[in-house]
Amino acid sequence: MTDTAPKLIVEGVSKRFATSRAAVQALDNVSLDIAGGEFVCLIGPSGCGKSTLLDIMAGLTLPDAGRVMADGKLVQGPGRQRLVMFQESALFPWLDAFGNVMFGLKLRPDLSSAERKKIAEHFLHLVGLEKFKHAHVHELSGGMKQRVALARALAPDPQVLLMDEPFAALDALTRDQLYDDIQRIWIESRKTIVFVTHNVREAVCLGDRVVLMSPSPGRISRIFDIPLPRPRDINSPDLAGYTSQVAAALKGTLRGSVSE
Ligand SMILES: Nc1ncnc2c1ncn2[C@@H]1O[C@H](COP(=O)(O)OP(=O)(O)OP(=O)(O)O)[C@@H](O)[C@H]1O
Repeated sequence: MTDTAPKLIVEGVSKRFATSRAAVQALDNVSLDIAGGEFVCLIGPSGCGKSTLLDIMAGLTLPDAGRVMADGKLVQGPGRQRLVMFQESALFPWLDAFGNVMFGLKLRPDLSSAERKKIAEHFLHLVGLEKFKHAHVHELSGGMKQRVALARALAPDPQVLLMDEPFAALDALTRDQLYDDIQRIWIESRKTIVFVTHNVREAVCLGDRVVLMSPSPGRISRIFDIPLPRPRDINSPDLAGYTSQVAAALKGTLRGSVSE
């Protein structure tokens, strides 16, 4: 299901944050190869460096040591090929749904205005919001806002989508629908997705691999392959075996961090 060449290579990445109160080794010598078209979930206890790693992959934060290569090129800053979607949708409240997706397409000056409009309509349709094209942000539910944010991130056609707990603030029913949608979109578009979550079942449902991180300092402690067929249903009993394995390992990282 995936291309063979790594799309993203994280090589020996370390990052330390120093504030007036304390210094934190957020990441310590983290290495990870992510193949083109792969869906990778990052999981781990709070503060283990998941968001920092995602930000470094995006080029929003630079590492102190090590490097990230995307398609063989050193990541030195944000780029159109690696877009981030956050927990809060960060939509522009003065624009409607369509306007927000069109805003994302500013990253594609190579397209004509008519082409951009067509693409924005296509992605609003893809996330099931064609009827809400002209709804303003305050008129949309939390789930709808995240759908608009997803359409906005997908519309410029990035090769890599970096998602930081995008569904964490949503109710369970809306989340279940979005698990189906993100899998359908991923199967159709073959994007490379890196997805940060706290939710073990979510990670097992979505990931080809689940990368478990441990804190203090932030490191990769274990990687799980999840070779289940797709699309996967979050409520399916097939997920249970992997979920309990990952959950047990996650508990182990918590015990480890407490005793250190
Ligand atoms: N800009 C910053 N300045 C200072 N410390 C930071 C900064 N960003 C992150 N940290 C610290 O680095 C560590 C890793 O943070 P990070 O947000 O990457 O963890 P996380 O695994 O994503 O956590 P969570 O699951 O709670 O979102 C934490 O101890 C955090 O306090």
